[in-house]
Amino acid sequence: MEVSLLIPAAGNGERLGLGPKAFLRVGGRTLLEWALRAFPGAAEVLVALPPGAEAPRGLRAVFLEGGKTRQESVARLLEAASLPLVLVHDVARPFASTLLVERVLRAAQATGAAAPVLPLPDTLVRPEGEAYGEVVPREALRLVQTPQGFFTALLREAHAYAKRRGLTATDDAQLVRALGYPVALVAGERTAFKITYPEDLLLAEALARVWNA
Ligand SMILES: Nc1ccn([C@@H]2O[C@H](COP(=O)(O)OP(=O)(O)OP(=O)(O)O)[C@@H](O)[C@H]2O)c(=O)n1
Ligand SMILES: C[C@](O)(CO)[C@H](O)COP(=O)(O)O
Repeated sequence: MEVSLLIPAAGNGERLGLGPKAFLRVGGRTLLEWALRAFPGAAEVLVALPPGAEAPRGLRAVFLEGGKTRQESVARLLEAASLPLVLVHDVARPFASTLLVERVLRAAQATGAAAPVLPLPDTLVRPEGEAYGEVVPREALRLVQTPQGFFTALLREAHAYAKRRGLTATDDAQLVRALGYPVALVAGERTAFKITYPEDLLLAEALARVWNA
């Protein structure tokens, strides 16, 4: 795969409360090791770690110091990328499948920018103070996942544009869209969920048993 894989892994995992997620072990592997398993063919792997973190040994990756935000961490990784296509994937999503990666990659190669999304399974409401408020139609909404794929030059331009304008974003697709470039949507997968809260670890341990089997 002639693609640079960028793994922002420099977060502190504050909502989880167990330190940086890259080093957290689930089913005998770190989340970083799990995240890398979905991209066996990536020609280049760049990982942003929290400042001062020791780079793990034995992994085929180049480690950089991340920034204060995910956006900054990705911007640093992008500077170091040397291939024309990049995949950006959260270390916090250890169970993306190779099928999902291939879907995103194909769409990114064809269009320049692609992101996986899922429909919402629950009712959505805008609370009125402490009370149940207006229901937001969920049919029109999607949950956004990673990996997201881009032409490297396009994502660099989007990050530079955001920096000039002072835009902040929680993912890369929205920066590309802010630049005025369309981002293709592909089907995400529920198992590529983001480990964010302590309860998510229970599901992660269960999935690790299946993935390890
Ligand atoms: N300064 C930062 C902040 C986040 N990330 C990465 O962005 C992804 C999504 O972030 P999140 O799930 O929010 O992880 P944390 O920032 O670690 O969690 P929290 O927000 O609870 O602190 C993670 O892979 C995280 O490591 C990063 O590279 N650099
Ligand atoms: C990139 C992301 O995982 C897409 O859903 C998400 O935006 C990361 O958000 P976080 O608040 O940094 O966890």
